[in-house]
Amino acid sequence: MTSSSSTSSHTAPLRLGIAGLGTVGAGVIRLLNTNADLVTARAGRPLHVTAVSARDRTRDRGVDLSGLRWYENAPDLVADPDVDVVVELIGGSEGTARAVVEAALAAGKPVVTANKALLAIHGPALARLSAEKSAPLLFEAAVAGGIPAIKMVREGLAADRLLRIGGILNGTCNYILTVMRETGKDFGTVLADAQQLGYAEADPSTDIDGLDAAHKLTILAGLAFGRPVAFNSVHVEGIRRIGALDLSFARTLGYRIKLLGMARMGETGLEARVTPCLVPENAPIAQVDGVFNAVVAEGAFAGRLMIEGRGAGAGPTASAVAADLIDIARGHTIPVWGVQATDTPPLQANPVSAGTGAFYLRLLVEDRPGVIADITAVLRDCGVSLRSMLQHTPEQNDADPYVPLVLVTHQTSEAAMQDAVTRIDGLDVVTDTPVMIRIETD
Ligand SMILES: NC(=O)C1=CN([C@@H]2O[C@H](COP(=O)(O)OP(=O)(O)OC[C@H]3O[C@@H](n4cnc5c(N)ncnc54)[C@H](O)[C@@H]3O)[C@@H](O)[C@H]2O)C=CC1
Ligand SMILES: N[C@@H](CC=O)C(=O)O
Ligand code: NA
Repeated sequence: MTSSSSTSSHTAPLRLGIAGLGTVGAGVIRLLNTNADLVTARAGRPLHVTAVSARDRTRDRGVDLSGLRWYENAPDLVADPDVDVVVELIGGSEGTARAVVEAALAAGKPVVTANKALLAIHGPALARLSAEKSAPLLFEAAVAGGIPAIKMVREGLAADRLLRIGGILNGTCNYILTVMRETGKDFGTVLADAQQLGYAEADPSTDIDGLDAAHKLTILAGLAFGRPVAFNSVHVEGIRRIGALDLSFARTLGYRIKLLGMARMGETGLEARVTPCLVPENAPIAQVDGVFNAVVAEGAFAGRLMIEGRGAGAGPTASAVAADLIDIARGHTIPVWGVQATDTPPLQANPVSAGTGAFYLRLLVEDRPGVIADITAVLRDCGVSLRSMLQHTPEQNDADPYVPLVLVTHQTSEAAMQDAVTRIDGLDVVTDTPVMIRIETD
């Protein structure tokens, strides 16, 4: 190859096929149009969208699709000779999204995706395919939207042994908890706002039941610990049962409630869970509100660090997708786990009952003598030590036959706590299943 042909192939456009033109797909096209000069300069060559696919050809997405090849069947876009890189922005761990990514990697074409569900569940197989075919697979947008979380873990902390990774990983849940706390609006209204703003997944139960955060934690933990983590071993709880009452009690106790995904590698193995947590109101992570996410890492040498930014929405997510495309154009790509794929089976997280912690327990109990004695007797029998107790909220209605009661424990084993909750739930004086929330102190 002569030097002039080498130069011209380098400056030839990188041609993109985008499957999925929703919040993120349309956002990527908008960003590539708006920032065309800047992106070309940084990528060393122009990035041109040549082909697209989505469900509804007639929908107005606010971006110009004229001149682009349209595919009714997204996987067909992969074989288009004018597509060098496939961008998968459909979503979902199975079906068309998976078919598009597998077909592209099998054809040796680089893939950029924002699809955390796909990576959390099929990451090991896709990483193997990517390595076998020397086809890069990049997914910065899949974790914490616009925050360069993948780059931080896989590149910025490449030299360190990570002990802990996680944070606030779902923008929809953080938005809901923040707006409920600040305005007292009900859960359903705030969720509808989050959907309207383009934050929520196609099926928002994926967000509010904690699965989306668990997908992201699975990916992050795999990168942090250098090998894939089994998604099904991650303990997952969502925010459906957190009420205005809990947000108010948390405030009284000096905490805020956040949905945290946290993975720790200790002497006994991997701990990985997504759960609502009480965090001290002056902790840095407690200040991360609205659609903002925060990714916290702790390295043996680097110590603790936290990066914060918008975890969802068209602009931030498109920014992460386009950054991956620039990396591909520059030839700057690395293997999925930061090391070459191996056949090591995925890491299994320990059962959550093996852990310890301090807990907030909110009950609705009959307002009569002896109730507190019954409940504290259960805690005593289960070996759970009580730190404090709260009874009335400012919103308490005295006519209500049931009153809220909040118990805060000292450090205890999770197994003992689960036993205590089951027994307390069985008491006649307790109505409604107790709400148990872990207390994070650092
Ligand atoms: N919305 C957000 O803030 C973020 C989304 N993501 C991820 O980005 C991906 C896309 O998300 P959104 O843009 O929010 O979704 P969306 O629901 O707004 O858009 C999905 C697009 O895929 C198209 N599509 C669906 N089924 C298809 C099929 N069988 N063939 C061709 N096209 C099909 C739809 O027509 C639509 O254009 C998902 O994996 C999501 O988890 C990641 C980070 C943030
Ligand atoms: N639904 C997700 C979107 C980004 O990953 C979220 O709310 O965080
Ligand atoms: Na990101």
